[in-house]
Amino acid sequence: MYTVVHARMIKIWLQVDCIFRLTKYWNLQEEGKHILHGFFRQAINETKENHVCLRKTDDSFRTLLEQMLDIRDDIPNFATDEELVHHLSTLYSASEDTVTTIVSFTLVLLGMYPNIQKKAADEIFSVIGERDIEETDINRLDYLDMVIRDVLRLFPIAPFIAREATQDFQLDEMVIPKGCTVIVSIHNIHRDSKLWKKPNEFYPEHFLPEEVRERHPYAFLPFSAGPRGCLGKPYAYMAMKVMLVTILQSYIIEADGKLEEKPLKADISVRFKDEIYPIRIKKRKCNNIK
Ligand code: HEM
Repeated sequence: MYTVVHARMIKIWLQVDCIFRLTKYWNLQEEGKHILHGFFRQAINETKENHVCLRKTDDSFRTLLEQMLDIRDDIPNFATDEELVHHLSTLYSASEDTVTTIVSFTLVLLGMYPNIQKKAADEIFSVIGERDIEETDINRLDYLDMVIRDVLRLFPIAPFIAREATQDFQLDEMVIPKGCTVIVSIHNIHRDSKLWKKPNEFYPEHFLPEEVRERHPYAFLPFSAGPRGCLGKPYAYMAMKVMLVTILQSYIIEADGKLEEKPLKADISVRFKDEIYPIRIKKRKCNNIK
C-alpha cells in the first residue's frame, strides 16, 4: 500500500483516476484493500456476535472496536459497519509501522552509542528497577524521552508533509497563492544547523529543557502539528517507552558502525537504505551495562 501511496505522490499523472486505474498500482491498491478491509470486516462481524454493551457496568479492558460498538449502541448513526472498517484501517496503517520503525532505529543507535544506552538504562533502573513498567512511570523517564525525541528528529517517519494554502500569504520574498500546495520538509528542518547544535549526530541533549526553550516550537515536528497533526502521538510515546524499557531491563544492545555510515532512503517514510537494522542482544546480568 505504501508503494501505491508514494507512487501517486511523486507521479502526478497517477492522480488522474482514469489513468491510475489502468496501471499496476490500481491492482496493487485493490489487492491491499481487499486483504485489509476483509480482515476488519471479519473482526467486526465476530465482535458483533458476542457484543454486549459493558461500558456502564464494567470497567474492564475494552478494545477500540468494542468501544466503538458500545458508542453505536447509544448513538445508532455513529458509524456504519463500512465506516468502522475505514476507521480501523486508517488507525492500523498509521500505527503498525511507525512505532516499530522508530523503536528499531532507537535500538540500533543505542547499540552504536553504548554511553547513551548506559545513561538510559541507569535511569530505568533508578526510576523503575526490575519490575514491570507502569503508567505512572512513563513521564518520569526524562533521559529516555530525550533519546526517543532525538531519534524522531533524525528519522522523521513522515519526511515531508503537504498542506494547501487557504489564502494568499507572504513567505520571505514570495507570495504563496491560495490553493497552492506547500510541501514542508520536516527532514530538512530537523537537520538545520541554525536550529540544532549537532544536526547530523545522535545527541539527546538537544532536548534538554534549556535547549528546547531556546528553539522555535515548530523546529521539531515528527508528529506534524495543528489540527491534522498525529492523532496517535501520546499513545506512540507510551508504546515506544514501554517497549524500550522492557527490552533494556533485560538486554544489552550492541550494533556495529556509526550513524553517518548508514545511508537513508525516503518514500512516505524514512528508513535505512538497506532496510536492515542489525543488532546483537546480550542478556543483562545486573542493572548496569558494564
Ligand atoms: C512514532 C510514531 C508516529 C509518528 C512519528 C507519527 C507521525 C505522524 C505524522 C507526521 C502525521 C501527520 C501527517 C500530516 O500532517 O500530514 C500523522 C498522522 C496521523 N497519525 Fe501518526 N505517527 C505515529 C504513530 C501513530 C499511531 C500509533 C497512531 C494511531 C494509534 C497514529 C495515527 C495517526 C492518524 C490517524 C493520523 C492522521 C490524522 C489526520 O489526518 O487528521 N499515528 N502521524
